[in-house]
Amino acid sequence: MPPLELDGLTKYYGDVRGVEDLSFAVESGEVFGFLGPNGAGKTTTIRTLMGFQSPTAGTARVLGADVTDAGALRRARANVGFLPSEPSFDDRVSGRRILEYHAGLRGDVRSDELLELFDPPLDRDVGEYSRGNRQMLAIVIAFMHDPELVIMDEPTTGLDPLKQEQFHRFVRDERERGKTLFFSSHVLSEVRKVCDRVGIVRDGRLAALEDVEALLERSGKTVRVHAASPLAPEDVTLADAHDIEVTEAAAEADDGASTVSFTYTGAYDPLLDWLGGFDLRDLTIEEAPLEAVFMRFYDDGPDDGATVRGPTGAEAGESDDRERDADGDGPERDDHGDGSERGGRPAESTDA
Ligand SMILES: Nc1ncnc2c1ncn2[C@@H]1O[C@H](COP(=O)(O)OP(=O)(O)OP(=O)(O)O)[C@@H](O)[C@H]1O
Repeated sequence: MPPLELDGLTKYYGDVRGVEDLSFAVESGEVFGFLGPNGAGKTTTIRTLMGFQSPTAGTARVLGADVTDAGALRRARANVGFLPSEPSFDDRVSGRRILEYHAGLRGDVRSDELLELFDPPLDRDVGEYSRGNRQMLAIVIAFMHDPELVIMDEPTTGLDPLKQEQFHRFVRDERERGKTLFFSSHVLSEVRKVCDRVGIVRDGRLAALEDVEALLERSGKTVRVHAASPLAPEDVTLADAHDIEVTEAAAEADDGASTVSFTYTGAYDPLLDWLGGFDLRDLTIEEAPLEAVFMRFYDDGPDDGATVRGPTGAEAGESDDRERDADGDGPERDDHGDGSERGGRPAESTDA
């Protein structure tokens, strides 16, 4: 049984589509990256998997528990770690007390080890924490009971580059230990570093599901050539160059220099041969930005997106009970919820 299984998972907020018809499974011991641009549906998926909101249609199972079966999901949660998109805590309490609280809920078998990697100032009140310190505390909480499966919503948000690197190493180590990790990101380079497989969500739908290696092969590089001579788009004679753009024309420069950029999906040798024909002043070759990957491979035209009807007859303004609860008089939010910051979304709780 795969630790995570989505089958036609669909979530509408009234008439607004969060995600539609997502079907895929995350296998045991896999690091799975869930990629997508802003508003694609990553957080919606994760919140639905965690049981904070009910699907409008379709099903999902977390460690075998149907996400609509609150009792089964609660039992499964003993073996699931969760890192919300915007960890929020009771600001008047120290990090140490928050850890103790979570240790009481699900156990603590490795916080000492985790705190050597991610080290928020535990004796200070969380209200004084920087965004990065909050994130580190949330990471420790997600992993301290050594769960089999960890679900994370953009886990490196707020971490400085060194801590991000630390986190990536940690994820690789967890994979070696046989853990299953599912996390959302909009950073292709992060996914490339640590993931085995990637699902790309776009406008609420699964646009691709593939091995990271295969995705990278298809995504190509962004090449920017600053040459001493005038360059025009037709000078880029490479078969695998796309989206060619002259970003600084010779006419604009005093000295006849020019700059041309393009996405390149071919082999290096022809590129190097071609570059050899110019007097180069500067050259950058970098990973194509995620947006370019989307445009290149997954852009199937304008989407009518957020205004389509609900697939199972959900009417405008209708929302499920748990959302109404969480918005108002429902279960109390704990100190590791996900904020109300995001447009009045219901709070997430690690204990739902
Ligand atoms: N509580 C809500 N009420 C109404 N619409 C919502 C709600 N939450 C999300 N949406 C909508 O659902 C769609 C998917 O949003 P979601 O937050 O899941 O995307 P995301 O991929 O996580 O984006 P980001 O990278 O910006 O976090 C968007 O159109 C968003 O406006």
